[in-house]
Amino acid sequence: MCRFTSSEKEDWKKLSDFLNIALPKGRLGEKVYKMFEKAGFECPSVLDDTRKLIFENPEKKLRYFWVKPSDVSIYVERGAAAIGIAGKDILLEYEPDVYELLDLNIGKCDMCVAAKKGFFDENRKTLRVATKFSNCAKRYYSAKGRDIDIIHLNGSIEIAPILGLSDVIVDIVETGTTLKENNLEVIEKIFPVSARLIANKSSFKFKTDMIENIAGHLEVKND
Ligand SMILES: Nc1ncnc2c1ncn2[C@@H]1O[C@H](COP(=O)(O)OP(=O)(O)OP(=O)(O)O)[C@@H](O)[C@H]1O
Ligand SMILES: O=P(O)(O)OC[C@H]1O[C@H](OP(=O)(O)OP(=O)(O)O)[C@H](O)[C@@H]1O
Repeated sequence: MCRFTSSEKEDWKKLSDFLNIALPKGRLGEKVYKMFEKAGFECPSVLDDTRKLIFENPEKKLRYFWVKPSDVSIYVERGAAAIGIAGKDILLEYEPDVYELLDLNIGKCDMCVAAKKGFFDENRKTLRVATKFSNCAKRYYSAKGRDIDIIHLNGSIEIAPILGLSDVIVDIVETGTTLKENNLEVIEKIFPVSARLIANKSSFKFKTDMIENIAGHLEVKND
């Protein structure tokens, strides 16, 4: 028979009692945490300037942790986090098996096709598409019946057409400044993006009240 020490039992109880929340590091993170704080789900140490990644509020039984934005849906899908915040771009790219509970109406931008100013797709040869969002790009061009060659990059996508690595890019555009400063322009908008509250399916089943309580208190600002 498997026996646990009382301290192991305590650790396990604490792990399962707490609601794990995956926050996206970077441009979205602080805004998202502040929405949670305003809604009464605070954990002030989250914003400390340290290298710590996990933070707890024992009274409210909340455990926040910082992960790369593109990893949030992995933590949530696999249950390491009960809830998390991910951009619609990430959800459409990785199609995780999670519940999408709420559009937070922040982190707004568009997924676009862009190219060097004056570029015209004559549709005569395979179109070279540089992107971080390979699945979104493949789906988009497949629906149009356009033959493409995907060049998967991890950042600074705008450089690809300038150096002749690709004909077009599929990337996020917010203000348009990055495109403008690199002499590129939007050719087509593919879909709008904003941050979404997502939940693990079984966590939602077992912690429905707690998760719905959070979702119901987040103050989503309309445009
Ligand atoms: N320029 C932008 N304006 C507004 N929202 C953006 C912009 N770029 C990205 N986003 C949104 O914010 C999310 C996080 O973007 P951020 O740039 O912080 O991460 P990233 O560098 O793309 O992530 P990773 O490090 O995992 O590649 C994106 O998934 C998207 O939903
Ligand atoms: O329209 P804008 O307001 O200029 O924003 C768009 C830029 O923001 C994102 O880049 P990010 O800063 O995340 O850098 P990276 O993708 O190159 O890593 C995106 O990939 C664009 O490059």
